[in-house]
Amino acid sequence: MATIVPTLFSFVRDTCKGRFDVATFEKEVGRDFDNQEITQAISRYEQEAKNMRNKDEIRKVIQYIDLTTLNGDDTASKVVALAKRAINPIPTDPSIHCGSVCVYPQRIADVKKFLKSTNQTCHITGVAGGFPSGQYHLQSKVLECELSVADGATEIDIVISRASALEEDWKTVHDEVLACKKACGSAHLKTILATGELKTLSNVYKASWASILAGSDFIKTSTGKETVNATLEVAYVMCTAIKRWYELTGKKVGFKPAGGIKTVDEALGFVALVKDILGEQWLNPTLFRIGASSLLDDCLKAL
Ligand SMILES: O=C[C@H](O)COP(=O)(O)O
Repeated sequence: MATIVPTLFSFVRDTCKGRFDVATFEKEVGRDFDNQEITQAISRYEQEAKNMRNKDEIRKVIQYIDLTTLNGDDTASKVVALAKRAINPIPTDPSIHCGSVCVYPQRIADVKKFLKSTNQTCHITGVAGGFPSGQYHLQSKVLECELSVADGATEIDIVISRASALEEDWKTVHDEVLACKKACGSAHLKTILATGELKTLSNVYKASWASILAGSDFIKTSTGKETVNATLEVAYVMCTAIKRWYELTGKKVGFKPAGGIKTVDEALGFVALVKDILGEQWLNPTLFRIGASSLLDDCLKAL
């Protein structure tokens, strides 16, 4: 594990005041990861997932889910049906509900209208900020965040600029997230790293730090649209960054693996990892979500 050097404290303080120093960022958060250590940890999490498989854990998994539809043919009736499912995912147990319903910006108002007309509550996550590619002007990313919040989103999932990350322009990655954070106001910001496109674990770690330093409430692995989405390997690296941040500041940033998580066993692997690296205190929907469009089906089958 890397040692936290004392200057990291002043770097964090300065960055929180809006001064992002590129050289210090590279020096303080640049590090390599021991692949063998990660592989061994992953084997433990996969084994632990098998041990954890019981109805209580599956009910908890359902409550972590951001129940998602992100398709070109999403309509008002489709997202309303999804919201109904998120509010009452287990028909026989009205006490359980999903973390949120997650939709494209143009569908947020449909969900909000339904919740208002039926006097029900449910977090609405809107993907914004040029989701999923991030290849848009910053002005349109910011406007998309503002419009999504105005339409009723309580949580916003943005994507980082992978182009800037791959060009090692971490200041731009940081500054864009910061601008979106401001645009979100009181809505929670989840920042998607799109780890499958970042090429190295070192980049995943730096992208985690750039996003956390910019004020993200959560960091999220993937959009679900990359070729490689959530893996335990990138989750290990991202949770290591969250842990370091907590050790330095006492502030808790949430973690959201998303994309390609379809089975109870896969979901429990992430639960085991979070429990090991961040501890039980992270295992609740305010700090842990799973973004998934089909995981709920497998959970219900297993109950
Ligand atoms: O943020 C959530 C993801 O887009 C969902 O991905 P999925 O459809 O592979 O479950």
